[in-house]
Amino acid sequence: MPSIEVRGLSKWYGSKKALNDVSFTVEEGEIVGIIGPNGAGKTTLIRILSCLLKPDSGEVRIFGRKHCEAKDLFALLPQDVKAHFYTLTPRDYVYHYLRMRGLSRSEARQRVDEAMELLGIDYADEPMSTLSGGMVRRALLAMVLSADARLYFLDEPTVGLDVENRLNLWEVLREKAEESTIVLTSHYLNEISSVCDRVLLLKDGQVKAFGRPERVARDYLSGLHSKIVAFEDVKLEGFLLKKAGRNTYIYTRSKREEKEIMEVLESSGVPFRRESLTIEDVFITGGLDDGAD
Ligand SMILES: Nc1ncnc2c1ncn2[C@@H]1O[C@H](COP(=O)(O)OP(=O)(O)OP(=O)(O)O)[C@@H](O)[C@H]1O
Repeated sequence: MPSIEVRGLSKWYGSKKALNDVSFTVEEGEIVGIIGPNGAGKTTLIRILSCLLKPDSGEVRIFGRKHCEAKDLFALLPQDVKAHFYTLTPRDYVYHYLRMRGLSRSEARQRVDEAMELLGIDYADEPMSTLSGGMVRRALLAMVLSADARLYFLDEPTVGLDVENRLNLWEVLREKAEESTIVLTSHYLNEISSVCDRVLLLKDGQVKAFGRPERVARDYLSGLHSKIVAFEDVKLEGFLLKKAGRNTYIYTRSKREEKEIMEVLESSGVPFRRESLTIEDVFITGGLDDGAD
């Protein structure tokens, strides 16, 4: 049985259509990443899936049940969740969360230790008011991931995490996916591609693609061959260039063009590196604007 079945979801905020006839199915044990530019509808979709927001039309089923009747099966980390109770500690948060989910005192106490270990939290007894933003975010992640749910919705779980904690989280999620389904959003497109089985690409509230990250990237970048990163400001007529700080990305359309560009850079003494195309390049090159539906 699929974990999530979504049929024809639409959502308006006043005259703004945030979701437009969204349909997809997520299989059990998958990690699905919802990606898309700012304002694409990712948070709106997660809020509807987790029953925080009502759609104007459409239907969501979670493990065959109407989603609002399946709240015991899923756990949610909202994008804007805050630690409002500053005198409580990470241990208190996880403990009370688990008690609210119906665990006994002793079960909850035991699960707290497991959750702290999972996220490498060595500040379980410090008041939230004394913790940094990233430390609070990790504590809230530990709380949600302690739920032992069949399905997790994680809206921007990596916000505020440093690179080490972010990579650790991806590993934790891969392990979690052995016994549960995970739907998450993130703007770290290359990282999300390496952790997710499939990505759902949203733009203007519509599903533009749903599939394996490499496949989605290939479909959208079919006219391009590779990316040359020049470590300087470079001007070349007739090529697709994008500035990236001090670097310039040069997109090539063929092996011949790649060779030509590398020869030009070499002869002018500009240091460079050739890179394969990734899903991030779909966004950088404006590939989504061309409407490759
Ligand atoms: N409460 C609201 N009232 C009015 N419009 C809203 C509201 N929430 C979202 N929107 C609009 O709906 C659209 C989708 O917003 P949403 O937050 O779902 O996008 P997102 O993909 O999560 O964006 P981001 O990457 O910036 O978090 C946007 O145009 C946004 O302005």
